[in-house]
Amino acid sequence: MLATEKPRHDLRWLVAAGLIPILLCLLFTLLEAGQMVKRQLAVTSSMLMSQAENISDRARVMTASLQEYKNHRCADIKDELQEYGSMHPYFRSVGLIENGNVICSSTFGERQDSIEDIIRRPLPPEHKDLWSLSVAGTSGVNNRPAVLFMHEDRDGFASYALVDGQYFIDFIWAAGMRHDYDISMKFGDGFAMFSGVPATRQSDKQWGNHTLNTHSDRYAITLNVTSSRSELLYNWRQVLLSLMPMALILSLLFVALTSNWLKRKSSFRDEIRRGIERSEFSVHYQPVFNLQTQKFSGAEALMRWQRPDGHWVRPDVFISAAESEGMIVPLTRYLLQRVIQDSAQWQLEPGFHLSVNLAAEHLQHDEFMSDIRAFAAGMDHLKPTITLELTERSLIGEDRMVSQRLAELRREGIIIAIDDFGTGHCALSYLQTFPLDYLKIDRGFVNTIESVDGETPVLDAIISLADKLALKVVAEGVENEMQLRYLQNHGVSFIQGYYFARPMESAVLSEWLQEHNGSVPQEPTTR
Ligand SMILES: Nc1nc2c(ncn2[C@@H]2O[C@@H]3COP(=O)(O)O[C@H]4[C@@H](O)[C@H](n5cnc6c(=O)[nH]c(N)nc65)O[C@@H]4COP(=O)(O)O[C@H]3[C@H]2O)c(=O)[nH]1
Repeated sequence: MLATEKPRHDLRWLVAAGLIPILLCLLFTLLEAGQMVKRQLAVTSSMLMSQAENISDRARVMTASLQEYKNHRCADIKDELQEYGSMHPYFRSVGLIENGNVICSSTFGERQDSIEDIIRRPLPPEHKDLWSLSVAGTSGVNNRPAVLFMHEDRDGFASYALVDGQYFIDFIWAAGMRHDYDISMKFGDGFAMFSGVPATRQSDKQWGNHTLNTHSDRYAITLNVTSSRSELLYNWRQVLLSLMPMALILSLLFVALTSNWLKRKSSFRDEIRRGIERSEFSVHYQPVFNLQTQKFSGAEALMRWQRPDGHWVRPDVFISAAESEGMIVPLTRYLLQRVIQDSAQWQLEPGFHLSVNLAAEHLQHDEFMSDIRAFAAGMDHLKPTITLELTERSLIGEDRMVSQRLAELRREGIIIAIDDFGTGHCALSYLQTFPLDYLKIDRGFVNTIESVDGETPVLDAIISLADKLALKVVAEGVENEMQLRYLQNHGVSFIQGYYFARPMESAVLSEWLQEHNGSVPQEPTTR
């Protein structure tokens, strides 16, 4: 049944249901795009680094070969040096150095220039035997970077190779162009060679930029690769295009499910309200047998709901719906009224225990006390002992107000029972804090009884706990004689279950009790 008016917060639920998959998709794809950019950066870095290491390997071999010319006169070796310099790729010049001065080079032959003059900067203060340094230019080619590779020995003799920086710039430029990366590479603490114009470089701190810094394991090479925001956005768009259709389908599905849920939710609320107005709810009563007096000394009131189409709604379904839809208090008030009406036809012994179930929310309600007192007043003509059955959940938090209310009602002769004991998830401390009289063992525990002489540790523990706390015990859901005997042997006095009686209509309760009290049935009833 459709709710006639759709509250505004229902619309919020629908909007949230529609947006959540889309927002999650946006977030997930953004994260995935970030990961893709990082993976691409790593691939590019590794490719560039191995290229740079490859050229460094060649320079190292070159400088090692030149070591054999130590103590040779330049005039004797300059042709060979020239051949080295021109026959091998990458090298701008190679040569030999003594005490910081170039004594022979492949380009100029014999000369006496200091190496610092050639690279136009001081040498690094500390260096190993084999080292390298990138420089902005050399005295011969001052507008193009170069990388100096040195192989020094302890006598002040060194061989060197100058690699033209254009090789490095070319391959970092090619890699950078493909992904719009900014790449810089430097050797030692030297000049950083860039893939583009330094002035146009993106700031590393900009949103969407990713930077990867790597160092070679074998050479003093530092590589810095920064991707731009546009790279991230490009990847994001690619992932979004593949995942967004699924997110849209999910979004529609969520909206449909939420709308369905809202319909059911609001229709349940309306239907319970209408059910109360149309008296669709009724009360059935399940007698409780007292093993000590061998009489049915009480009955539990259990709500029933029959829809106009004849369909019975299960109590656990409509009770929990009423609780979550804020309808449990009106529904319980209706039940209390119905019990008073039903009782007009009954004849009961004074003190007969009549128990009703109460929800946690009702205990907190402002009119709880007046509701119960009005019920007690309405039942006064039969002088029953009214029992309030509360679930463990009702007592969570050890609410002082609830405790005081229950204590007050007890003083007025009302009995408090804890229902479905052991099935809630709450601390046992409430057993001491709250004023209680009865403990009802859930039928789940009764079901664990396998033989009259067997052991059911949890059930036994519950019975002995109740005994220690001086609480009377009612066992629910007793269906056979074996369970009955077991409970009797363990000192349980009150038995409720199909073995004795199923919940019955009000019209038959009084007669049934008269018929059975005093002559307890030996066989289970078939009602
Ligand atoms: N298998 C089996 N079941 C047995 C046997 N003997 C009794 N029962 C069932 O066990 C349930 C006992 O009620 P409950 O533990 O208070 O559990 C109740 C109670 O928590 C709730 N409920 C019912 N009426 C009301 C009510 O008026 N107000 C509130 N707040 N809750 C109610 O719904 C639950 C289910 O009620 P029902 O379906 O009537 O189910 C009843 C009863 O029909 C047996 O031998 N075997």
